[in-house]
Amino acid sequence: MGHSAAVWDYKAATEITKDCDGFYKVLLRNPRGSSAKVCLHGGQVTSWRNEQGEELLFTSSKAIFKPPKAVRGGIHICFPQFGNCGSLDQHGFARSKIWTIDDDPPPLNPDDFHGKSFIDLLLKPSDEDLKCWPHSFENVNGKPFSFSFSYHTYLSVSDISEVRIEGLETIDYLDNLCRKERFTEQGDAITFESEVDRVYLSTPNVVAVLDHEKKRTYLIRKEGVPDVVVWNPWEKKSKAMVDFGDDEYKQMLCVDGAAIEKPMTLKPGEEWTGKVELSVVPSTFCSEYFDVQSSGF
Ligand SMILES: O=P(O)(O)OC[C@H]1O[C@@H](O)[C@H](O)[C@@H](O)[C@@H]1O
Repeated sequence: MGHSAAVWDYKAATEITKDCDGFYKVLLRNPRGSSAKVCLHGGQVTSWRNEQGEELLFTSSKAIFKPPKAVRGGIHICFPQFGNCGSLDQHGFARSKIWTIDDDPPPLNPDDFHGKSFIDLLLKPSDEDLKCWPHSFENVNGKPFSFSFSYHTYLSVSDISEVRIEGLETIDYLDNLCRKERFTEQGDAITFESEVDRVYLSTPNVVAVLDHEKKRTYLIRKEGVPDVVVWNPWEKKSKAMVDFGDDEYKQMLCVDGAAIEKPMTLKPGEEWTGKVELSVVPSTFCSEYFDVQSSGF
């Protein structure tokens, strides 16, 4: 299974560092000043900074940097299971494994990657993984298998009460707080006043998260991942999480591109690609967000 991350407009300079938390990370820098970090533990994206050096992904101040647990924040790769719907640990095992750098990645489409810095990470199943989930990801000779997937993305926001999501109006969702019952979102943008844990189904391919106080808008463009998870634990659940500060729910919002409702099935030799592209623009541009060119990774 492969996973790649890219930063706009940078001529192929990446740097592998052992960070202060002891994890090997790949730093991707852009000459205009933006950067991203990807950690080999979990294939997790742990940082994304804009040209002003502001961190755009949330990481908890209480995060525990102790494998195999995923670090609370950044972007987790949830595979081959989302949540607890299956026999595996919550959100599957991909986020708790050590990924490797693919030194010989498949050729890229030059139009997609021209002038960008990128890294390709690989996860290969170990014998131990095959015992609890008996499918080789490369699936050359195996049997068909199904999986769900999510880019579990912790966005950093100024204040959750100042945030709204556009693009999910009138979409059906499964409410994880009501035994996955199906509801339909109303016509207004989504705002936050209490715990939210929902899977929006077959959504449009662009969703915007507007941070009113910061006057900035995250754009989430996705392909191959039909669903969108929206999660904020709010006060009570925050207090119950050991690796999360009591008030930190105010500074984060998870919005994940995901494939959950209809698990993906691959026959031997078939491939699946899921893609999420994150960018950030000043909110003054948000009315044009479907075709704005912005800085991102
Ligand atoms: O604590 P975890 O395993 O990282 O999961 C955090 C949350 O992740 C969200 O994606 C789920 O919808 C929530 O139900 C879950 O609580």
